[in-house]
Amino acid sequence: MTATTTTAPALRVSDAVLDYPDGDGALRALDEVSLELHAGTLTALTGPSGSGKSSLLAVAAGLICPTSGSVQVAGRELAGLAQAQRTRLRGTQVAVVFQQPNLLASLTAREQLELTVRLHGSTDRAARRQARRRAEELLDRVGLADHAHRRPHQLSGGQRQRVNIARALMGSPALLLADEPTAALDQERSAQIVELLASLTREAGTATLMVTHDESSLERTDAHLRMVDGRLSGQTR
Ligand SMILES: Nc1ncnc2c1ncn2[C@@H]1O[C@H](COP(=O)(O)OP(=O)(O)OP(=O)(O)O)[C@@H](O)[C@H]1O
Repeated sequence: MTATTTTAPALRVSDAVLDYPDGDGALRALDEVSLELHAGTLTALTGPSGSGKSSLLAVAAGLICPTSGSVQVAGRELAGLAQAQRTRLRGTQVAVVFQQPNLLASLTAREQLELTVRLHGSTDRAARRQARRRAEELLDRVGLADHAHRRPHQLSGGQRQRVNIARALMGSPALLLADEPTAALDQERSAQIVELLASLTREAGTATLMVTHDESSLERTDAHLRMVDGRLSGQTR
């Protein structure tokens, strides 16, 4: 008999509905949304303004509970977790990258990465040494080995976004959510960042969901989901 092992998807959303209170009624931002994201795949999420893309990211990150339906991250049902457990799962399994890298002005690129480990409570010397090694490896991987000592104001917009992405991967998250990570960049820098996200996603075995308005980035992704009026349609390449 052959044993088969099945790995849970990094993200499984099933029939998620999200209603925001709106006057006396409700505004339906997500309407029966279902999707699965698997390790090592980069998925683009496109759609008109107000169609529900950021709402889906917030639900996937466990920042908002859907009105109904289910959200599982790395096989764990978010609704079944106590607040503290959900915060821990978010801290270890989910990373979010926004359009504007929210780097701390006073820290060097390497310190921005190292800080994530301390924020998760590891303060002993061995953990700090390991964090430094991982930070150096990741900065090298995103092409910034020579810029590790620079502070945000000494980096270009594209370089700051590279630091942001490297920082997001410090904890080897199962799920990386990127909300328009290239919107503040020109065409060439955008293409480089999407290329980097695609290769890091594969190397790190992370599942990445990237909101984008940039049609040219779609050719570098494994799948393309489109949101219209809170409903999802999509295809996998
Ligand atoms: N906190 C909120 N309270 C009430 N309604 C909200 C809230 N956040 C978003 N909405 C509404 O939910 C719908 C979906 O918004 P969402 O931000 O998810 O869209 P989006 O596709 O990310 O838009 P954009 O591309 O402009 O960022 C919109 O009609 C929006 O006005």
